[in-house]
Amino acid sequence: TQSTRPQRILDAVQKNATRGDPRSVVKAIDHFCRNKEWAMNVGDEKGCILDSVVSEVNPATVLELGTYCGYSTVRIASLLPPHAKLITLEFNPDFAAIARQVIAWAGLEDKVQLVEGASGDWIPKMKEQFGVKTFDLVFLDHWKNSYLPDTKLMEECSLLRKGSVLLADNVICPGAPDYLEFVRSSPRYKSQYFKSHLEYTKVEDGLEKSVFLG
Ligand SMILES: C[C@H](C[C@H]1O[C@@H](n2cnc3c(N)ncnc32)[C@H](O)[C@@H]1O)NC(=O)c1cc(-c2ccc(F)cc2)cc(O)c1O
Ligand SMILES: [Mg+2]
Repeated sequence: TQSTRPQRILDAVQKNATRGDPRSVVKAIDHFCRNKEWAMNVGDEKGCILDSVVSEVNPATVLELGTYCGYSTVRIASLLPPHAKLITLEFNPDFAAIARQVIAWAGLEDKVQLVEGASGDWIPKMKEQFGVKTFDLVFLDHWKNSYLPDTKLMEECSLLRKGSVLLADNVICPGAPDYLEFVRSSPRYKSQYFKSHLEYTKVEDGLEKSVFLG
């Protein structure tokens, strides 16, 4: 049967990365996507910015919207302090199945809870289902036109506290103009743009870091 791109990414990980070594998993995916097939992982250039924000926030609770194959899940989880938790939402079951195996290969299952489903359905259930009070860090990397409604939903569900950090991928390409306008003009956020490039290309893209002021 014809394999899918996520399956070929998993193959590249299982062939080239060392079990239990998250950095080798990240390296194997980046090598595959740079030399064989482009894929929509946050990538190595924006990934370094992601790493620096995760290290600065040192979060106990992280929410990732849009797991895809688990590349950024592995990057984030590998930097978390002990007992910290990352919940990642992915609504495509095929992608979720691949991501579970990528996360397992990295040996990070204990830090990651992958939830199969849509952010809009699960955000309101975070407290009752996972005992989450608030998120210290949210990585937005799902449908770009869901960034804004889901941010408003997280506010409504009191999942953000003074100092919570939102980090959004692709604010230039493919772009999230309504989200950018909102976080840059709202008095309740302190926003900062990190200029970079679309993963594995020379096209401009960037990450927007927005601190919720409460
Ligand atoms: C949206 C995808 C990422 C994943 O998100 C899941 N998803 C969605 N909506 C929800 C939800 N509401 N709840 C849970 N999961 C959800 C989905 O199934 C994908 O697996 N990401 C992108 O489309 C994406 C695209 C590009 C890109 C850039 C230039 C091009 F020419 C072509 C593509 C770059 C990127 O860096 C991306 O991140
Ligand atoms: Mg992205």
